[in-house]
Amino acid sequence: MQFKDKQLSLSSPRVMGILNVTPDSFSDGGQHNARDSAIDRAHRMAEQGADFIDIGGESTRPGAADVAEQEELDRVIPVIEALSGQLDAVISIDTSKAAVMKEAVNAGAALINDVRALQEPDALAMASELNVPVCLMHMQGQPRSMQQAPHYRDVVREVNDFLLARVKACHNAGIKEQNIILDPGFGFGKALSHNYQLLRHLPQVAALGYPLLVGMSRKSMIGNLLSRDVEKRLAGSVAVATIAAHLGANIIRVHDVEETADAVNIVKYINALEE
Ligand SMILES: Nc1nc2[nH]c(S[C@@H](C(=O)O)c3ccccc3)nc2c(=O)[nH]1
Repeated sequence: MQFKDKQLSLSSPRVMGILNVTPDSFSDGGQHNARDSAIDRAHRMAEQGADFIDIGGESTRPGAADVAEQEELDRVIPVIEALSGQLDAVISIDTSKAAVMKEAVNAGAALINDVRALQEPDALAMASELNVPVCLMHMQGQPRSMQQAPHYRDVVREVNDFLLARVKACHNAGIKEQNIILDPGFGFGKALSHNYQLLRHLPQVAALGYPLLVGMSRKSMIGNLLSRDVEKRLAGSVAVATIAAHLGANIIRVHDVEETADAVNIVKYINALEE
């Protein structure tokens, strides 16, 4: 797959490191050292084996309030500018806003990661104009309310139907087929059982014929099943990442890059044996 001037094969599973540049993701105060620590973290994740660094300025935590456009720009653009050309990894922008997509790609991002699947105003046209790969993710409802009462008759079918409808919208907006990545959206409007049905039947989502991105790292689907607080979810996160990679996920979005890269390297070795 082509990410600006970097060709990256998705035939074996890749690791995407999460770089939250939201104020609530910094323990220490102050904007300046927050930016420096984000830049250091990005370099460290690339060194640990991340092929992508996903930079997000909007916390999509359930119940989170929307972030103003200028606030999101102020958070992410300086970090992308500081990292562009300095990393061996592809920079991804985690945003739903057309203006943030534009500024981020102009600053050096080569992948758009949109948890709202380009449904916000002007997002489809902007993604088409920017001509970079875009990840379309399924979400039932909005972050503020999505976890109140998630309900599906057949979660895999309904997620697949949504993703295909978004692919069609992308096609109608002039977005190239080879620029599309899909994501079932673990934790976004799903109860525990829905998340694990989607993981178990991931081959059915892969069967849609597009590269798959999955994000389960440290999420409540792990915490609730194992009764683990967020700082004790490493083993569970590596377990679900391994299962997803083995079932065909192409990009695994995680906080713990080094540990996940080890697990993915074992999956890659086994897959190579089968050939
Ligand atoms: N494509 C793609 N982008 C993503 N951005 C995020 S935010 C996530 C987190 O824990 O990082 C999150 C989810 C739910 C609540 C809080 C935080 N999750 C994904 C994902 O699953 N797929």
